[in-house]
Amino acid sequence: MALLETDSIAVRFGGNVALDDVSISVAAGRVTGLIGPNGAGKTTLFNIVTGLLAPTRGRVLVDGADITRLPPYKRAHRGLARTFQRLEPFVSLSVRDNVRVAGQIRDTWRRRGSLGIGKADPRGRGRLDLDRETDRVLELVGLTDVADRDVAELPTGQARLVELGRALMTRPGVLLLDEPASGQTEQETEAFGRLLRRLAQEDGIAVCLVEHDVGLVMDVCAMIYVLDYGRVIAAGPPDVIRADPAVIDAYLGSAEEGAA
Ligand SMILES: Nc1ncnc2c1ncn2[C@@H]1O[C@H](COP(=O)(O)OP(=O)(O)OP(=O)(O)O)[C@@H](O)[C@H]1O
Repeated sequence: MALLETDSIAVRFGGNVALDDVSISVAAGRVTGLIGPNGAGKTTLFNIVTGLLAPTRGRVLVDGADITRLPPYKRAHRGLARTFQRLEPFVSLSVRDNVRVAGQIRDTWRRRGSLGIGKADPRGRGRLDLDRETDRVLELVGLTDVADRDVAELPTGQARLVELGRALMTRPGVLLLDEPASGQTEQETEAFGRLLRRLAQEDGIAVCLVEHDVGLVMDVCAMIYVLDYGRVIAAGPPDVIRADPAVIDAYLGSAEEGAA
């Protein structure tokens, strides 16, 4: 089931076309990849989906409902969560408090009765036990051992997991990850791949992954969209994408050389 869809999205910055007729579908319970060269429009599409930018044309649908005109916070209430390419944790707080505070925010939404996707939270009622939930998420993302350290002390790879933990505290139905593996060691990336699969398969989250680590993308994604100059040039499972001459030409040739 497609939890997130973009329907013919176009974005123009002045005379530049950043996105042109982009339709993607992100299903619950699997990881969908969005790849392409620098400047292809991946982050711009995330900005459209989360409401930081308005499209020139097209629609964004969550669970079938048109959210194109909703402000970002209302989209978050409907179960959209995102991590950013540039990290912005609360550096003066511990890892635990960084994660916990996102749960506090969600708790406020719940008290105001403004949560949208009940499905993302099967319990759906009562006060979230914040401490227990924080511990669960820290364990899930593998940060229990460093929970009391200041985020500022963490290497980038682990700091990215803090961001993921914060996103998970909102119990998202749709999780958008913008280059989450950059700065991770090879070992961290392997564990991260397993975590992504688990979030999709066990928690039913619709994960959308923007990532330049092609190995990770091919490994975890059930479906991949390739953007080039703002257009979808290919869509399909990893085997199809890997063998697509247009994709090799536009991206994979250089990306895999770069990784070698
Ligand atoms: N606010 C903006 N104003 C003008 N042009 C922009 C703006 N944001 C993005 N662009 C342009 O839109 C295009 C798409 O950029 P975008 O950052 O979405 O690409 P990307 O695929 O995420 O690239 P990367 O892999 O380097 O992160 C680029 O040509 C970029 O210069």
